Amino acid sequence: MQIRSTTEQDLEVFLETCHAAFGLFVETPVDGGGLWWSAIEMDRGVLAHTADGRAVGTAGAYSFELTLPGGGLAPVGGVTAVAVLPSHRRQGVLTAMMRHQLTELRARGEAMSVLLSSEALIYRRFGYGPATYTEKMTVDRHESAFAPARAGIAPQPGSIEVLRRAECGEILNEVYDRYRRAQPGAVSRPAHWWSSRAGQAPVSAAPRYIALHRDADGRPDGYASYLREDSTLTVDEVIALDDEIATALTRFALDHDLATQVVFKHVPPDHPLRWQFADFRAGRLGGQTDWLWVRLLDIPAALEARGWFADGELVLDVDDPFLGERSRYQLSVRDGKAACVPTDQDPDLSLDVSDLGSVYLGGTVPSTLIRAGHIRAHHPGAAARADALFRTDRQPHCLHWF
Ligand SMILES: CC(=O)SCCNC(=O)CCNC(=O)[C@H](O)C(C)(C)COP(=O)(O)OP(=O)(O)OC[C@H]1O[C@@H](n2cnc3c(N)ncnc32)[C@H](O)[C@@H]1OP(=O)(O)O
Repeated sequence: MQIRSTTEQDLEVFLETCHAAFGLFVETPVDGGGLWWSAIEMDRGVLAHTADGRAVGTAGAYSFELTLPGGGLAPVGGVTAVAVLPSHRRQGVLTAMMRHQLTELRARGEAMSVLLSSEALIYRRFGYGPATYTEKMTVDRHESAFAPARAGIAPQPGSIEVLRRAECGEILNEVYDRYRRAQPGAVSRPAHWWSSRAGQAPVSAAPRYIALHRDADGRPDGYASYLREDSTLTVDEVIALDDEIATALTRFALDHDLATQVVFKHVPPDHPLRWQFADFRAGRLGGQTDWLWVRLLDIPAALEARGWFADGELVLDVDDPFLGERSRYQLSVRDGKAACVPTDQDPDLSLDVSDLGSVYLGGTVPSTLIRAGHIRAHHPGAAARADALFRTDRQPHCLHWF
């Protein structure tokens, strides 16, 4: 088996192999566009070949920026198009591609990589841990009356206009970009995403309407992309620069005539919507799932890059069995900034690199993984200290599908 990096010349064989491995038959994967992998970056791909030159496996990565707790931005590889032909599975092809890809990602100086996992059993062995979560909320319109906001804050004036995706030009790109810079766990959307897919459902090419929100001066500051099919209005994403704008767009969707129910496809776990309804049970949550998985490649750089919200110290003993590394670090936080240096002090916690990925963005508290028997706390106070240190000011959320 030969594993190699790809170039532009490999685009066709890469896409054909990837589609075949997923069982998705596409007559002309390159020219046909449409499908998401057509936007793949071929200077970041990996191909696996048999000895006779046949391509049997693919792995790609998009160049994203990930928003960290505290608002820092980190360049990350968004791993995608991971696939091995059904005829060649369970022979170590993916393992070899992951080793090649992680080495390449490190060589680019990226402190971490991220992915969405098609099946939850695949990636932990390679050092990835689930780090953000998302849910679907279904609301029956007849139950969706809002309670009066008890804090008594008057809504900001603004307006909403219905547009077709094609009428939006660069507006959505700009609004999304401002939103994602303030939302930990969100990733950037490169320009080619907007030209090929934005405002569409992940796989279907069905067009969406855009409810565009503007502030009192007419500046766009939020949007919802949606479509009604029969009695269901599906809202793919609500992108808003603050909670009031999100509420205005949510109310707009819930006011849509001829829909008996509204499905919000991506609701963060800490979303205030349920609290806004007069009937707390009006929003039915379902489809809870992990979304972004994080893999730390340079632990000190990653820990020093994010913002911190409590002073403190922890000694972390981190095991990275896939890359054959074991390191101990002292993490010291003062005034929102961390220093992370090698140490030989006794550890507070021993953990796998995938567990560190899970707690890194603040979407999973360390004590949950201690209680699950994954992270080992070496003394009784370690769990509370770790929870206090890794706590963030805002839950991470990602709704970008790649
Ligand atoms: C970010 C993304 O792109 S997510 C998309 C992932 N791709 C897909 O879902 C497409 C369909 N599936 C596939 O193409 C393949 O099954 C892959 C890529 C998931 C796995 O490729 P393989 O070459 O079979 O993996 P490989 O042989 O290296 O397996 C390594 C280990 O992971 C395990 N493993 C691999 N895939 C799975 C899985 N889906 N479920 C459970 N275990 C798995 C193997 O059993 C093996 O375990 P072992 O070391 O204890 O024997």
